[in-house]
Amino acid sequence: MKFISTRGDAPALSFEEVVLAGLASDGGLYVPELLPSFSQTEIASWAGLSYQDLAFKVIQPFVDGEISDADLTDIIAKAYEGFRHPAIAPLVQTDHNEWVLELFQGPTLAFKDFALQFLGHLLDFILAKRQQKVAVLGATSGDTGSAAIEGCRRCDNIDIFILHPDQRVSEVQRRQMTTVLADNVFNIALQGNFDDCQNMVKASFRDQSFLPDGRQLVAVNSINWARIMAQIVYYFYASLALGGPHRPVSFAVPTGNFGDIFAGYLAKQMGLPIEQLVIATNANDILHRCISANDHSKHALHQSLSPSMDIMVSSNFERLLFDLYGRQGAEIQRLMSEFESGTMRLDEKVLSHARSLFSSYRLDDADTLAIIRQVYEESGYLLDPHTAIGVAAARATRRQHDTPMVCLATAHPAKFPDAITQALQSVDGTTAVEPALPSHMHDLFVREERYTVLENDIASVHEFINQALD
Ligand SMILES: Cc1ncc(COP(=O)(O)O)c(C=O)c1O
Ligand SMILES: N[C@@H](CCOP(=O)(O)O)C(=O)O
Repeated sequence: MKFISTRGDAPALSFEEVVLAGLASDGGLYVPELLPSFSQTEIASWAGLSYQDLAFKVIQPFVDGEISDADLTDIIAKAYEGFRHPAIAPLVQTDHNEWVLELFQGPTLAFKDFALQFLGHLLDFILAKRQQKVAVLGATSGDTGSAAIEGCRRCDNIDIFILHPDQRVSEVQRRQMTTVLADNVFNIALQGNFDDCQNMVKASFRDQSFLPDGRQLVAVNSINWARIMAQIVYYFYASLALGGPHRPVSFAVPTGNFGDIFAGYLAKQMGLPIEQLVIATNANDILHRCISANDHSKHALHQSLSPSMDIMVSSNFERLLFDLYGRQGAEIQRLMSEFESGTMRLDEKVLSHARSLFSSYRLDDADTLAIIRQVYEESGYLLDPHTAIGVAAARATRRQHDTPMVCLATAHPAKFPDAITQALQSVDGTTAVEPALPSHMHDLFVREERYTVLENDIASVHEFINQALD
């Protein structure tokens, strides 16, 4: 199995190399040269497998023997042993043929744990074998940061640096990152927004000369192929639990960097019958505008009640465009340089192909609060603001009501108490329900915090990293 860059000008890499690479040297993202695919009979034979056993089936073809089956089994077992629910990704029914897939049962209460627990153990294994030390660098709008820190904090061969946009993540999200006081964990609050953090991470991957000798950067964002790969698994898991592959299933996915829904698209390409894939966005709606009106232009980033999706430049959209443009790296280079000036237009044929693959919908904050309240009143189920956007998008765009619709629950509501309070406040100002943090986080608000606020300037960030690694 080889991995190639979406921009066509970087060397092809093996599995272990791609896990350590992050961004390709030509600025593109790595994808498998050939996607593994499974027959319906093979997928059907996986019904009833545990999440871990299913993960092995889906992931093993990408690894392609570079890591032994026994070691891969061990990495997967360690990745999911800290989840609070034995099903790992339980399904909860919220309406007729409508389900929520709870992806927040991991240690940091967001879907990021699925890939980042796996990636942490995978890196630990690869780096120990190579006797190599790396610097992990990541950008977060709130959830990737804590999940990555949790995945890497115990790795002897990793120092981890996480940039979050100062004052733009929830207090729970910030404290989940900044109260980890391990010597190898460094939190930077950047005076900018998430796009600034992500731009800085990508620029740092392109030129790593600021690092001390012998160190290289490794990515924990979804530019790292291993992130996407691990997220494909739960599409298979949910489908099998609801009668797939004998019947199709649809998915609604709250979307920011396009990694999660891209994993769903890949599951479909790999043979899983998926009827509808719904892109659900908040007011930062570039992906919805692109699919519905061929308007892929950058607007100012809006600060919403679903902060983790406050993203304008969606990294993984490039991976989709690579497929839609017939895997021509030169076309992607052209489009991406067009987009650098603020906007890009898709060819009509490409657009209609994209529309056949994805539905899309946009929700503002007022409607996000309304759907949280509505679902709570209907079923007693409490949605976090990101998941709520997925549920509303599912209901608004659904075509076949006899096909199960699975809404990906990407975060636990306790991460966003302010939004929940606003949604469930009654006319007399009291709140019906306040979501509690799980017991392992009961003292989060009294733990000591450590982080450094830096201005939005790459030289300052590089100096900080360099000194920390000295
Ligand atoms: C809670 C939550 N929901 C949804 C998303 C969107 O996921 P993606 O960036 O993979 O599209 C994110 C982060 O991006 C998130 O943290
Ligand atoms: N929502 C994310 C943003 C980063 O996305 P990623 O999937 O590329 O890591 C976050 O919570 O940090």
